[in-house]
Amino acid sequence: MKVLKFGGSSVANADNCNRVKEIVKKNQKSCKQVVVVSAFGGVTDELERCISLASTRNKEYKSVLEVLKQRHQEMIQQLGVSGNLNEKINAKFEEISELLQGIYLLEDISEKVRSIVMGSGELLSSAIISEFFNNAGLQTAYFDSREYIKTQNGKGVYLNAKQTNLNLESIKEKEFEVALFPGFVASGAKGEMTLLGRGGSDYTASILAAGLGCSELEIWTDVSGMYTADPRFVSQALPIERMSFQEAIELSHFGAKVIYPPTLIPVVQNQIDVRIKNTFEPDDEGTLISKTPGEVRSVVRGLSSVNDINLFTLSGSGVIGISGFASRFFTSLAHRKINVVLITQASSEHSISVGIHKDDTELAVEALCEEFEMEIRMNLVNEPLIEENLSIVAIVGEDMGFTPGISGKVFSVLGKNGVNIRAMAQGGNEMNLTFMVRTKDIKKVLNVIHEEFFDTTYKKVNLYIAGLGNVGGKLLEFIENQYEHLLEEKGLQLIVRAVTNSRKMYFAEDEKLLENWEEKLNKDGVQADLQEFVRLMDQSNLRNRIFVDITASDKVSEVYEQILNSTVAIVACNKIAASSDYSNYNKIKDAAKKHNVEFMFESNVGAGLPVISTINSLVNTGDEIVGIDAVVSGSLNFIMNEFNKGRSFVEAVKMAMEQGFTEPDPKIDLSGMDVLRKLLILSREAGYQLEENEVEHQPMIPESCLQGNSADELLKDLEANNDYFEAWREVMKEKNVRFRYIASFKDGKANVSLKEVSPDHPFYDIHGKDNVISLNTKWYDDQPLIIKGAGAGAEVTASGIFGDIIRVSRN
Ligand SMILES: NC(=O)C1=CN([C@@H]2O[C@H](COP(=O)(O)OP(=O)(O)OC[C@H]3O[C@@H](n4cnc5c(N)ncnc54)[C@H](O)[C@@H]3O)[C@@H](O)[C@H]2O)C=CC1
Ligand SMILES: N[C@@H](CC=O)C(=O)O
Repeated sequence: MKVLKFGGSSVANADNCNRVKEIVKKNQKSCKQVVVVSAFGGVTDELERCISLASTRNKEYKSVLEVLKQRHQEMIQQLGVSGNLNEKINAKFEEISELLQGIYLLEDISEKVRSIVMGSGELLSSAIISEFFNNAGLQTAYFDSREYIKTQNGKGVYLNAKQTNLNLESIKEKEFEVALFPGFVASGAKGEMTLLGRGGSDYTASILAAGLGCSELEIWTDVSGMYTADPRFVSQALPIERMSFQEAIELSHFGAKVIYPPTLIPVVQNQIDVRIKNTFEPDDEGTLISKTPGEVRSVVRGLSSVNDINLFTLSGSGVIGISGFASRFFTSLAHRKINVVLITQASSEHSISVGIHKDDTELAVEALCEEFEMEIRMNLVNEPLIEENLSIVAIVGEDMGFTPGISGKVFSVLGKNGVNIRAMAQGGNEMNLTFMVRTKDIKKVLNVIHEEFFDTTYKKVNLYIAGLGNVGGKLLEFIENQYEHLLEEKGLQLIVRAVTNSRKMYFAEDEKLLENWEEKLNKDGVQADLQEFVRLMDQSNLRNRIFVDITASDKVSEVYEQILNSTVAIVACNKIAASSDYSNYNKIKDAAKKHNVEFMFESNVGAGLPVISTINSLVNTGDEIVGIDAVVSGSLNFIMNEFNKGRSFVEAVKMAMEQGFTEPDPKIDLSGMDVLRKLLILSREAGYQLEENEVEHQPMIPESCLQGNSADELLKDLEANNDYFEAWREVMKEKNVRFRYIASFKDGKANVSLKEVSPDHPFYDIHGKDNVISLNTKWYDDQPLIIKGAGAGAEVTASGIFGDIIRVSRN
């Protein structure tokens, strides 16, 4: 014999009742079934509304009740079970109507009357469904739960298990295919009707399963089992295949609504397996709750959360080391029947904090102020401090016990995402880690923890991109091309949330891949406003956010600190921040460190080449960079190579511009400023506090060519100075040398200038737009460590940025 319980959604209408009938029929031949039904979906809420309206002398209760009556009559018709049911239904509604009339007149209601009205939904639905089953060829016997399930002292949730089990004995011998019981309702010692608490139909079912000696209890609902997290918050949540009784208890207490917590008491005592099934997807496996959880994929079984919790803190010198303080604290709350959901006390014992449902706030303040009235008056204890709008999150898993690193992971990922933990507690059995966070962070919290612990899910990373030119456009193309690969192979979903250039900005509405960004930006974008962009990014409060700076704008680099302070990571190919004043460079790095988010700028030097990461790795492992020699301008190298092939200097510059090797303002390259910035960045990463004014710097071209305000003016000036550049050709030929614009750093001295290199110099043969970075270090002292390869161009730069994005995403 097994028990099947169908909730309100499973019997909300005639179609659903037909599904229920099919499910029951499927077992018809194999075993006797005990079926427990809830009221038709939404009926109990409406009955409660009637009570509330009537007790405030609002006659609208009559029309609400009338609608309920019609709904039941229609159900009878649709299920084709008229008979004498109509009379029964009318009589029941007549009784409810009279009771409500009494409530209306008295403006008051007794517990007994409330139970009769509220429990009517189950009595009505069970009577109709019992008839419906019989008509469908299921030999159904109707049992009124009130005659069997007994509660103590009129309090619904306190079961008189002994009497109940005794009453149920008689049913074991009865002949039936289906025994049908209304859920939720029971009776007290004097036979008065009582209720088993909201959600109590689950409890009815487990009481019956235990009392009738059933082997299994099935809870049929509208979801395919208990999920790893609330799917309304966590779209990647999945049904949990198996869990232990203890895990189910912990999860259901902390908000997992699929099962009503007291339900588990009788089944745990009697070791009855519980399966949560979906009425609308009956073939889904659902969740099996049993003594042992079986094979597990993750140490964490599930997450749950409860909102509307306030944190109460009582502190003061009078709290320290005073025995009996905690007892008075909790007794005073208990006397007012206030449920404490979380307790924490630091070892200093200076304060004690508890989480309490917000509806109990007033009562709790009253209780504590009354209990500690004298201590508060004598300033030994402060008035209770209340922090509102908090939520409790519980991470549950039996295997969490004695597994190091769980809390480390949780707190680290929350810190990275800017979530402050207000209070925390861990049960002694270590299977439940509970903490309080701001309710506004709850979605983010559940998602980041879910991504951290469930390997069946993928990590969502939210990108905000500034700069959509040559390099930015390429990066977006790469992200689109790699989207599926990263999702499937690396478990990473890169979501472009917003893009901006200097004219327009566009915020995407969904989480899908951003396609046709140019069209969307032009059509639906609004005027660009950097502060607004940053504000909306902050306000989104999404997890795993990265701001990507692909501009050459100082305005953008000025907002880095603000961005990092809101715990958004930064990936930049814009070199301005890292090469600005040393104090600013340091301030930005400190902000990143403080908020535990990354600031990465590998593409600042050598585009996609691993230059900064190599220096970092040498320094971190104890090496010392003693000298740097580098050709780090892809554009200048390209220009000199084209010039050497016989092109005029201005032609070579034009080509470099057309191919996207130069900065948005090519004077930045030709003045040597771009190389100077790169040398500053390299030496700083190597551990030196170098400032711009400490770098000896000779522009590559005459100062007179750098005075114009546009690229066109620059080209005109270069044309006009053609003879100057042609003279280089003569010198190079005569001396058998090449000119390279070289950055060097040694013994604290930094220099960027055009130098002659002979054929035996390692910088003589540098092709196209290549960069060469030669590092002399304590360990690489005979031969320098050399990094060489393409150092400019949209593709390689975008790949460098992309690499940083992936590194940040996987941290
Ligand atoms: N081209 C290359 O080979 C390399 C470039 N870089 C860096 O990449 C960055 C971009 O270079 P390109 O794409 O070639 O330049 P670009 O001129 O093609 O694109 C710059 C983009 O930034 C946008 N922008 C400028 N100011 C802005 C603001 N205040 N707010 C929002 N957007 C703004 C512009 O509208 C444009 O979309 C530069 O910082 C450059 O130093 C770094 C390594 C190599
Ligand atoms: N303009 C730069 C591009 C990369 O930083 C260069 O020429 O190297």
